[in-house]
Amino acid sequence: MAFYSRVSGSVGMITLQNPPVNALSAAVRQGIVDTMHRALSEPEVKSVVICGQNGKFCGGADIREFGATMAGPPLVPMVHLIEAASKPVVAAIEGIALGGGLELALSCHYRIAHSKARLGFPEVALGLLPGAGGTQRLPRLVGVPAALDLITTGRHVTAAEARQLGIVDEVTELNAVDAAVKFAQSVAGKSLDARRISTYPCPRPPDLDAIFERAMQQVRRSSRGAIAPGTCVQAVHAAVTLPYAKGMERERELFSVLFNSGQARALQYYFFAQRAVSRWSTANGARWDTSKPRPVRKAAVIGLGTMGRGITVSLAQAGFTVVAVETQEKQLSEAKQGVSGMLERGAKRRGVPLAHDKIKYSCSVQAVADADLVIEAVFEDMALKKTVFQQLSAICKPGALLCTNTSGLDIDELASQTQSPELVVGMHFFAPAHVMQLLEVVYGPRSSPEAVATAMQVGKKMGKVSVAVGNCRGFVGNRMLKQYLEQAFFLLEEGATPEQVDQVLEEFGFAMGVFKVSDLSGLDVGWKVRKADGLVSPASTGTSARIRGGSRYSPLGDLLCERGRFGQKTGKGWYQYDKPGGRVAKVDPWLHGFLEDYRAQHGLVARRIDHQEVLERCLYTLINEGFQILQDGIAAGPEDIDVIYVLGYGWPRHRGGPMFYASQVGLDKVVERLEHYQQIHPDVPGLQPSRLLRKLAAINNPAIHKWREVIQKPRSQL
Ligand SMILES: CCCCCCCCCCCCC/C=C/C(=O)SCCNC(=O)CCNC(=O)[C@H](O)C(C)(C)COP(=O)(O)OP(=O)(O)OC[C@H]1O[C@@H](n2cnc3c(N)ncnc32)[C@H](O)[C@@H]1OP(=O)(O)O
Repeated sequence: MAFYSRVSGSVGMITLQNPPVNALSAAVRQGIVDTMHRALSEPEVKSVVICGQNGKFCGGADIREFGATMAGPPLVPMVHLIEAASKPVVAAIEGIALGGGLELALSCHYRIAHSKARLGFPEVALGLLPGAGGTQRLPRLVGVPAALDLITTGRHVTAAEARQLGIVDEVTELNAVDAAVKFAQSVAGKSLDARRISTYPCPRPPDLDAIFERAMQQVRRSSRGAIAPGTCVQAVHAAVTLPYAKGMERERELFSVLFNSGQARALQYYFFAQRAVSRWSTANGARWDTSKPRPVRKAAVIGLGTMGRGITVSLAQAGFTVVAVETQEKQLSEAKQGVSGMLERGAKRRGVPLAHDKIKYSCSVQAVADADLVIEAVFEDMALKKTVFQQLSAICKPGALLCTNTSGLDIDELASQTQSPELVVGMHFFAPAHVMQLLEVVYGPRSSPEAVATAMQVGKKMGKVSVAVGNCRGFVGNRMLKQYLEQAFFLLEEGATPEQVDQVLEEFGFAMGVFKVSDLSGLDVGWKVRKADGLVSPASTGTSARIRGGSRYSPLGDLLCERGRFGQKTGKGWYQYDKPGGRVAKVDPWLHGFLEDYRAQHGLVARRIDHQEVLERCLYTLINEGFQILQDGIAAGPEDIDVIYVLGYGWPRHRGGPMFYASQVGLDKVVERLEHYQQIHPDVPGLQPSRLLRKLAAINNPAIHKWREVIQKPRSQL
């Protein structure tokens, strides 16, 4: 709602009241319309201030209403009512003015912002455009290039930048509402003719066509199939080429296309999914709201390779005191230099003070003795990690949380090396650890709720989106990835090429196809894991080389590694590069010959594989494993999996994540296609639809937010 009060006798004050962000729900819109009429009808009121309760102006349209039938007064007539008012209306912007909130502010005649406020049009991230006049008013106010930048990227600007751009009239360090009231008094009775943005002519720079062409190219490059950014450009184009009223019609038309699109639904689902993962629960009944994190002031990192350095930087930037340990002098000195460079670049980019003094380096593991939390980041080798955990258990102070940065090793096995297994959790960071937003917090059967809560909170302070997952080989992300990779290898055996598979996945929206990613991260990484799992047998010929444990296996990756083709770092992998470390993947005729020889050797006849088959086999097996993970209680809900895949594995955000995508395709269709492929490839267990997938498909494809009701909770182990 919005409530009305009178301040200093002559100022009508409208306060938006809809915690936590004063979103423009039907009740708030109704409140604004009613109170505006009241303010305009009271003769004593000479000017009006609109503000938000609890230091937040407005977070925009209420996204939760988008899924339901729209009720209440629409936004567009509401902003027209404000702009057309005969008394000056001043927006007092504290905290945030985002989306519809900024559109509301732009309909006011003046805007006063607090210096800490952030303003922006983030609709594009929800698959929409600023559809309450934002695409028509902003270019009239700040010019076309700046409007295109803000609307197509969705970036938030500070009050200072907003002042510079001309979005706000004044910035104050003091109370913005008080400042707005004073301002409102000072402009009472003044003409509003020059204050209604919709009446401004839209500036037409001479190189207009080139500006729009560049903007389109830019969004095509960065949007990877998302339709909203390009549609935003079209809407701004209408502001320049059409009179205001016609431009508004065009904005509405374009908004309607986006609003009804599957991409908008996916992006809005993802918005809430990313927030839902913080309300974590574990298979044995621990929960975010009943588990108290321990205070962590001092953290330690053991092992300063690439991951350890990224984690150290991230901890220091988050304000933790860090002890960084590398036992080899030479590596320690290299790591110091590496970390300093990363901190300097980070400080420059983000305009924050350097965090060098937060870090103490040491060659001795003893230095971690008084840390509240230790993150082990040594090589991915169980024996080595076990030794480190035995040492930590002896050295660390009682109650210290012991974490391992592993991408898939057994947390419980490591916990069993310590005297306090309840204090052991996994913290699976993604490379580069100081950049990537995702953190899998892995709990073992013995991890205490307090330990999980502490790791989740430390992750949050590091700026990560932390997702709590159970302990199993590969956790959530890498366990699902295994199926995806396996299908990609099988497709090569059957006649596809790496570039064909990659093209299909890139057209789907992945930034890079599976083989390009494999070349980037190094083929040797998976080879080591397969060796440790006893899958890489000595070279042999015949069918047996393609079977492990009774199931189909493709040794293609192993064979490339045996030839020293580790990907970009060696200049050759699934593609060729101009030199070791080269970045530009080129089709490699050698690899095509190698695949032909391989097929001939194993009696495989290449066939034409179409786009649909590549997509279905790679994605549906990955999704199927996701259902298995839900069934096993490793992830608490589909949102956890989707957030992991979008933030950690480059799943296109506008497709919501693999589980949301499955819900859109239709679970019955996913089952039907998996069964189809399973009949052809009965030796591939990953094609067997999981029980949970079948169950959900059989009850008529329920909406994704209903899945949790069907997922059987495993027996409590607490
Ligand atoms: C059929 C055809 C129809 C055609 C019709 C045409 C005409 C229609 C015209 C309509 C035009 C509408 C145009 C306007 C669109 C919009 O305004 S879309 C919304 C734009 N705003 C945003 O995208 C802001 C989103 N929010 C955030 O970025 C952040 O939440 C924040 C505001 C910066 C605060 O961040 P933080 O402090 O970190 O808190 P969070 O945890 O993120 O959020 C706290 C809770 O608040 C919920 N929430 C936030 N914003 C909204 C919102 N806008 N609506 C609803 N709920 C919101 C958030 O979900 C959190 O709650 P939980 O999920 O319960 O944790």
